[in-house]
Amino acid sequence: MPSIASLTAALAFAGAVVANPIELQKRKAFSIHQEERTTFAKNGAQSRVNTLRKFSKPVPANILAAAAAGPTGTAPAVPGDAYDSLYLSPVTIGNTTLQLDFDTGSADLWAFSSLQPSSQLTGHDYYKVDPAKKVAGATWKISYGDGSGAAGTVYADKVVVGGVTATSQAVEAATSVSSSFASDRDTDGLLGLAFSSINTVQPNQAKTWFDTVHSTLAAPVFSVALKYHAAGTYDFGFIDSAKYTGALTYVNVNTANGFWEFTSTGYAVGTGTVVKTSIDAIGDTGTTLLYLPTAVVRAYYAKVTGSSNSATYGGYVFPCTATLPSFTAVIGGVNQVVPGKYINYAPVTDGSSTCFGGIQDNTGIGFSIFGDIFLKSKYVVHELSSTPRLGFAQQ
Ligand SMILES: O=C(c1ccc(-c2ccco2)nc1O)N(Cc1ccccn1)C1CC1
Repeated sequence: MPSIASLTAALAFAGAVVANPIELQKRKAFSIHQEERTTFAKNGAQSRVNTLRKFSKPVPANILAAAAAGPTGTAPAVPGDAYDSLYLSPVTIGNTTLQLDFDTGSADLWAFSSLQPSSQLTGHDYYKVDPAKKVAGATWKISYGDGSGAAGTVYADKVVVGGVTATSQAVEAATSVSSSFASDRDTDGLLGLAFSSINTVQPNQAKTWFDTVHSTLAAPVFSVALKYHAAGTYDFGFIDSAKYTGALTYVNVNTANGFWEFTSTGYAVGTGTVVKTSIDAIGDTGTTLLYLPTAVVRAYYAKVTGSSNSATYGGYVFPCTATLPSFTAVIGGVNQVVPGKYINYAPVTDGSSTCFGGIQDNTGIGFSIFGDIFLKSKYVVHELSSTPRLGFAQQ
């Protein structure tokens, strides 16, 4: 995991806005090989129905209902460092379990692999490619907003997330990764959860894991509960009403750019009144911070004593002792509040008394990005219905 110092230096170098500066951040005898014929999810409830029936036992209605509904699953989302710079989730690819960064801002499932120089694999779990599973002629290459990136070739293999199996999922094996990924020994790759329309595999675009399995799930949804300095979850195929308070409220998604893109209709700083303004934004679990329009960011830090937009550190900073106002975004007509405490991202360098803001300027990106700083106070339902929607509720 890169130090804050190296990242702030990168930020300073980057000058303007970079996404997710730490995601970088953003992986004898004989045996009979049984090949499963389906390419979609397993159904735990159905297995229980089959077993009960095998022994002529009655099948409880709730199990029968769950079986008919289709599979569901839950994967943990564990902070990759003390500042929630990224979250990692276990994914089994073939016979190896890797720690991947689930990223609703991209659509490639890629992993560190046996195709890389062994020096890049120290400390990593990695995908051991099976030449028999190679997708002939397929390559991939992705560049992220923070300047990081990776490239490689493609294999079709079993991918299990939260107990839900895609038996023949495009797995993008890295042959090379950028320096920030090479130096991050915790992240073994990314699992993209944006729309497959921005997947980078060529000549034939690949599907995301969720795109592969969604039609077999109990419901075509996944729900994200990232947490502040604690492990959260990704729920697949269902909405867990125990994970939020109040009502879920929805906003339609524009999928034209391949993102979970929506419009926020206003904002407020602390206890101030709502300013009505249209903010084009995406939800992005793979981006650490909350990137907003210049005017909004200025209005926010005007209420933070001792804050400044630092060229040295490449963004707004303030005394770590500052009491930060909350930030409210109006989404689907509902005020979604981020507690002020969540907007202190991290000291600019370990031990510093100057802290880097969780809210930063979106200049150079082209839209706002509601990354982890925003998401970690919400339960966010991503619904792949005929008109895709995002649902928000307070955790
Ligand atoms: O990092 C990415 C990002 C993700 C995926 C892709 C991509 C290229 C090709 C397919 O996907 N390109 C990105 O750049 N951010 C955040 C960001 C922050 C700052 C500037 C640009 N972006 C995408 C989600 C918005």
